[in-house]
Amino acid sequence: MTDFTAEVQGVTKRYGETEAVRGVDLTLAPGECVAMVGHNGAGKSSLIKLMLGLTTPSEGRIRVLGGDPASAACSPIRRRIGFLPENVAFHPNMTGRETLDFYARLKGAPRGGNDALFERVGLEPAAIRRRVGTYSKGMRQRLALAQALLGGPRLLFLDEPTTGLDPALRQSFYAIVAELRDQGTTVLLCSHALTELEGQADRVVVMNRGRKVADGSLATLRSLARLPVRIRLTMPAADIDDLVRRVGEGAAPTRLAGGVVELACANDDKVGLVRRIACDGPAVHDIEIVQPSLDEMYAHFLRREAAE
Ligand SMILES: Nc1ncnc2c1ncn2[C@@H]1O[C@H](COP(=O)(O)OP(=O)(O)OP(=O)(O)O)[C@@H](O)[C@H]1O
Repeated sequence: MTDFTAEVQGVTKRYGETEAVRGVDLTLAPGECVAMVGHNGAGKSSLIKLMLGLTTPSEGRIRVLGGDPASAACSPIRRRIGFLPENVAFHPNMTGRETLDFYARLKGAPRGGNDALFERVGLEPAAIRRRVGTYSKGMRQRLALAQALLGGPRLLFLDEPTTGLDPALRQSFYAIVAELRDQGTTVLLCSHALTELEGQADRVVVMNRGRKVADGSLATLRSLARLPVRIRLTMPAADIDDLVRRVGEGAAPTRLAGGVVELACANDDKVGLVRRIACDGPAVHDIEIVQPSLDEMYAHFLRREAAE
């Protein structure tokens, strides 16, 4: 019995000439929320399909919840996996309730829990009685999430779950993800909306042209990338020249709008630099430390991969 919810070992997936996934190793632990990021065609969906058992690896080995997800003997395992695909197509003439009942039958999940699922994803009783063809994008996505949660999955794949959702709905989506994770569900979530993943994911996996090029917590990736931290100072415009002279060109001072000057330094140097500015510098009204964003780290790992 393995400790991991999913284990991908040396997996390659070829479609004819195309290597969609190339030599990927990946583990997912119980109660972990992992974000998988990468450009269009990086291999994210292919990797999810392999872990769902919808396709089989050309090379390598996959274990999910202790078994081979593609083997016929593993259908009880597949029932404990939830999947929210990137493009959800429901039958427009079925109501929300009929749709969820249909998927519950397909999955062999008891339908008795459907009302609780509707409530959990925030679909009102009046909406459940309506035909799905009349749903807004947000309502369809809530229904899609309810479908993915049927049977209480231990492993949940969410492919671009928040695309097209308004900020409030995105937040409620991530609140549900956090709740599931706290209950021990493993969540793998793919997204291009990198900024919204910050604070949601325990780990980030970066994919590039089928390869895994980075894997770690945001803090780990930050220290690996060694990208500069930016320090933004709001101060009187008259004092900016003096500050720039004192900190030197090494801190790459940049003037921004509204009397803000931005400095850049290595993460290890930021406390010393702030101390110097605060102790013997001009009056600073406000100070903001901006860590490299996930977008910047993503771009960094792609550049590094291209250089290699
Ligand atoms: N069934 C298939 N037959 C042939 N090629 C495929 C198939 N599925 C995926 N591919 C190819 O494999 C590569 C990886 O595709 P994949 O859908 O896994 O990428 P992705 O990272 O999920 O992209 P996106 O962010 O656009 O969804 C692409 O070049 C794609 O064209």
